[in-house]
Parts: sequence; structure tokens; C-alpha cells
Amino acid sequence: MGFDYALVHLRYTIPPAIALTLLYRPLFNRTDLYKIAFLISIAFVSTLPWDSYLVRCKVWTYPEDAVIGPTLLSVPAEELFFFVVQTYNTTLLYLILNKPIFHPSYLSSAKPRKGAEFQWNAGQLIFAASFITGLGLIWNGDEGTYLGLIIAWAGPFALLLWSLSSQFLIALPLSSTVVPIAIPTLYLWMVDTLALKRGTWVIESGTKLGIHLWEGLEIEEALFFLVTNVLIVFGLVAFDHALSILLAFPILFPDVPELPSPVLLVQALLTDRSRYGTERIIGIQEGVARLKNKSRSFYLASSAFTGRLRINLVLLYSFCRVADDLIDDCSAESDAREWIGKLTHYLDLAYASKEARLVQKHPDVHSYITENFPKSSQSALQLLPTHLLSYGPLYGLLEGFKTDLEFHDSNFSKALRTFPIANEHDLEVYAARVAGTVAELCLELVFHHTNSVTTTAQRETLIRSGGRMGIALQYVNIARDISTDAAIGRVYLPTSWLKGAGLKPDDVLKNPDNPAIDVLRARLLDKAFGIYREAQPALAQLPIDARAPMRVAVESYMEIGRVLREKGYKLKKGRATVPIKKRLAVAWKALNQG
Ligand SMILES: CC(C)=CCC/C(C)=C/CC/C(C)=C/CC/C(C)=C/[C@@H]1[C@@H](COP(=O)(O)OP(=O)(O)O)[C@]1(C)CC/C=C(\C)CC/C=C(\C)CCC=C(C)C
Repeated sequence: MGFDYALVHLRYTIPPAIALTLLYRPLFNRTDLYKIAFLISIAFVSTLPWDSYLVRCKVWTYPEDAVIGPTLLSVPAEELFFFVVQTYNTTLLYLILNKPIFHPSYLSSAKPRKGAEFQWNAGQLIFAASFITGLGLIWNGDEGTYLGLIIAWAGPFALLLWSLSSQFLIALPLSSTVVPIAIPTLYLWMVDTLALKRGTWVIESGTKLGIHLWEGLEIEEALFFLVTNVLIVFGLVAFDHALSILLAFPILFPDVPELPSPVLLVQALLTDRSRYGTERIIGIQEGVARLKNKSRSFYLASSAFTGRLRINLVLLYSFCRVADDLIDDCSAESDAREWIGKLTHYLDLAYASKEARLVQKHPDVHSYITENFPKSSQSALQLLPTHLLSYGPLYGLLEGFKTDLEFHDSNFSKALRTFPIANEHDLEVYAARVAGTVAELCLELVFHHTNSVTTTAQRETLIRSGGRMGIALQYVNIARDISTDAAIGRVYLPTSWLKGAGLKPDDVLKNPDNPAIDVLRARLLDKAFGIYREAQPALAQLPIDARAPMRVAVESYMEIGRVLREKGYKLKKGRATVPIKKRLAVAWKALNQG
């Protein structure tokens, strides 16, 4: 009996497991735990008989003075633990690296392109050929035996996973696939070199090629660790592929349990991709691209959400962004009014029919969108989950946009021109319309998707506080954008405040960098933080599954306000930017608040 192998775990495999767990702890959800348990079970069941065969054939052995003693099918307990801990570590690294990735946007309904078809066939050929070569090497029974056992064992698993998910796997960024294979593989190569040198486990001669990748690392060992990490990551990708199909297509899979059964996962993978619906995939992809390009705060926050809630928040953002841009990008007021009219008619149609309660829009709504809106904005309207949202806040949002049009007012001479935000009350009403409504819509999605039970009274209280929080965010938005808004003729600082500082809205348009305006910006931010403090306790009352992600969304945005309040802070190109490190620190803190 000895502790050498146990010490390898204590020194080299358990510390990274603890570090990765601590790093991922605030993001852990039940689906992650299910994924880990699923992968570990498969790894255990598939490796045990193979490893047992290797030990009994004496391809590798464990000196008695290196292991504690208990075995299962001749495999020492430490080795059994290795199956578990390696799978756990690689899985956690994959989960961390894949957190920012929005997997449904990598789905494709199109048939694989020529290049992808070639890769699919080539992969199948390679994995099938390695299986056959492996069998041949085992049959020969000489120095190629260990190599043969590895590739004959791994080939069928790799072939199956590649056949099911190769197109999805290739579409993912390398940081999600290659990196979680490469890092643990290199690490285990180093650990293995040390263990082999110390004699913790021994590869017997006669069944190995005797080729070393570097001094002390047999080529078979190097291949073994590479292959096992490849299989773990392929398995995780196939899992995420299946989950993406289940979540992205409510028409095909109306009710998806939080922990889908293996049968359901396989059923998803085998679904004919022509049934996906190209429009939905494009809409999801455009929504994510829009979010990524236009809002760093909400993009970061979106990665903390999971499941269908994440998809629907992205689709809601996409609609809000498109509607806002259609109106903001008009140079003539009449054009902007026309867009508001069209958006209103779209809502009238969408909510008139009983199909508003269904995932897919009524054909009339569909054709109204295609006939009246630019191609680039159509998917955002088609995919807005109206069946989950009440119409009040959506009309309220359009009402808010109407205020923006009042800045255009060209009927007055410059001297007589009045600005729509005359006093603080006007400001609050405006902010409630453009942002309080958005908060209500976000919360409706949360209530729909949560697994926790919330009473009507609780929902009403949360919606009230959420509306206040929306106002706080909008004040930060206005404080940030004073210069950029002035450049398009808008002044959201109340005229009454300006008057108190001896200014008129026109002065802001002419010189938004006037130091007197900094005082008013500070006043607006004080108001924002006052409302934030008042609404913040409600965050702790949100359903548990949305609490931390909502905190990330709110805190990431309020951080813009904190940066603006820093002494001597200078706006860059008229805007405040929060450095990425600070953003991540804010998100991390918010996640840990629970
Ligand atoms: C995580 C995720 C994907 C969230 C999506 C949130 C969402 C749907 C945002 C819509 C954004 C949008 C384009 C709205 C149009 C009106 C508008 C411009 C509102 C302002 C947003 C500014 O975004 P951005 O900086 O990207 O825009 P500009 O560059 O200035 O054009 C707003 C500041 C409003 C945002 C308000 C919210 C997201 C509501 C926040 C409150 C909650 C989530 C509720 C919190 C709950 C409790 C109980 C306190």
C-alpha cells in the first residue's frame, strides 16, 4: 500500500477542480450540474471496462506501493477517481469558456455547404479508419497494442458524436472547443510525465511503441489524454447542440423540461433541420449581433441568463433596438412619425388576433411586416414574443418615442421653440415610458420562464420597483449621452433645471461641454442613484433563477453612472466607457451577491 497515486490527485487534479469550481460557482445552475453528472456517468461507464482490460492484460500496471488498495474490476480507486476528476475539470473549463457563447445562434437550417460536407465526410472517414486500424493493431498483439486499444476504443464514440454535431461544432469559436481540449491535455501531459518518472503507474514494454513526445512522455499516453479530452468536449458540444435545438424552436418542442432526458436530447439531435425554420434562426442570429454591437452592458448580462429566458430577452432587445433606431435614424420628423404609425399598426395587428397567444404570428401580421419594414428589421418584429408580453408596455414604449419626435418641432422659429422636457416631472414620465416599460417587459419574461412560484401581489410589487429601476437606468443613459443627444438636437435635461443654472436648451445644443452642464449631469446622476437605491432591495425578491443575472444587467448599466461620477472623469467622444476589466469585476460582484 502507498499514497503516490493519491498524492498525484492531491497535488495536481484536485487543486484545479477546486479553483475551477470557485470560479464558476456563482454561475452554476441545475442544467450545468446535470451536464456534469451526464458526462461523468458516460465517461465512467465507457472507460471502466476498457481500463480494466488494460490492467488485466498488463498493458499498464500500478506498483503495489503506489496505490492505497481498493479496486473495482482490477482498476484502483485512484484511477477510478481520475475518470471523474478529469471529466469534471475539462467540463468546468468548457462551461467557463462557453458562458459568453449564445449556442442557439450557431444552429443552421441549411444543408451543409460543400466545405462543411467535406469536413463531415473526412471526419467520419478518419474516425472509422482509426477504429479499424486500432482493431488491426490489437490483433497483431505487439508494440502497437496500446495504441490500437486507444484508437479502437475512442473511434466509435468520436464517430457517433461527429456524425450528430460536426456542423455545430465547426461553427463554434475555437475558444469554445479547441481551447478546452488543449489546456487540460497539455496540463495532463505534464502530470503524466511526472507520474511516469516517479513510477506511480507503469506502461509495460512489449505493448508500446517506445516513441516519446518529449522525455518521459510516451506517445500513447499523450494520445490517450488528447483523445479523452476530445471526447469530453465533443460530448459537451453535442449536449449543447441538442439543448439549443430544444430551446430555440418552441414550435417543435413546446415544453422543454429544465433537465431534458437523454431520449429527448437524442430526439432533438435527430430532428430534420429543414423543420427548424430559417426565419427563426436568422432572427436569433441578428438579435445576438445587434445586442453585441449596440450594448456591451446588456450583452455581458445576457450571458448570465439561461434557457428560453435568454433567447426571449435577446429577441425583446432586438425589437426595442430596431424600433428605437427606425425612429432615431430619420432626418425628417414626418418619416419618424410614419415609423411610429407603422409600429403601432404592427402591435394592433399582433394583439388583435388570438394568435398573439401563439408562438408564430398570424399570416396578416407576417405580411404586414414584410411589406412595410426594411429587410434588416423584419426578423426583430416577426420574432418578438408577443405571446408572452402584454401590449400595454409596448404601446407605452412607442408613446415614449413620440416625445423624441417633439425635439424635431420645426413649426416654431428658433426663438419660440420649446423643448418637450420642461421640468422634472416630464423627465420622469419620459423615462418611465422608454425604460420603465422595458423593465416591465423583461420581468414578464422572467415570470413566464421561472420555475419559482410568484404570487400576483409579488409580481405587482416587482413590476413597480422594476419600473423605477428602469427610470434610474434611463437617467444614467441621458447623463451619459448629453453631447451625442445635443448633436441630434435633443436636450433631455429639464428646461427648469437649465433655467436655474442660467441656461437655455439652445445653450446645451451649442456647447454641451459647458462646465455648468456638468453640475446638472451630477444632479441627474444623484437622482438616478437615489431611485436605484430605492428599487434595489426588490432585486433580492426576484425569482432565484433570474436574480443574479438581473443584478448583472442593472449593475453593469449603473456602473456607467459610477464612472461618470468619478472626479475629473472625461467623456471619450462624448460618451462614457467602462473598461472591460471593470465590467467583469462588476458582473462578478453582482453574481456573488446572489
Ligand atoms: C440582458 C438583456 C439581453 C436584457 C435586455 C434588456 C432590454 C430589452 C433592453 C432594451 C434596450 C432598448 C434598446 C430600449 C429602447 C429604449 C431605450 C433606448 C431605453 C434605454 C436603454 C439604453 O440602452 P442602450 O444604452 O443600449 O441604448 P442607447 O445606446 O442609448 O440607444 C435604456 C437605458 C433602458 C434599459 C432598461 C432596462 C433594461 C430595464 C432595467 C430594469 C430591470 C431589468 C428590472 C429590474 C428589476 C427590479 C425588480 C429592480
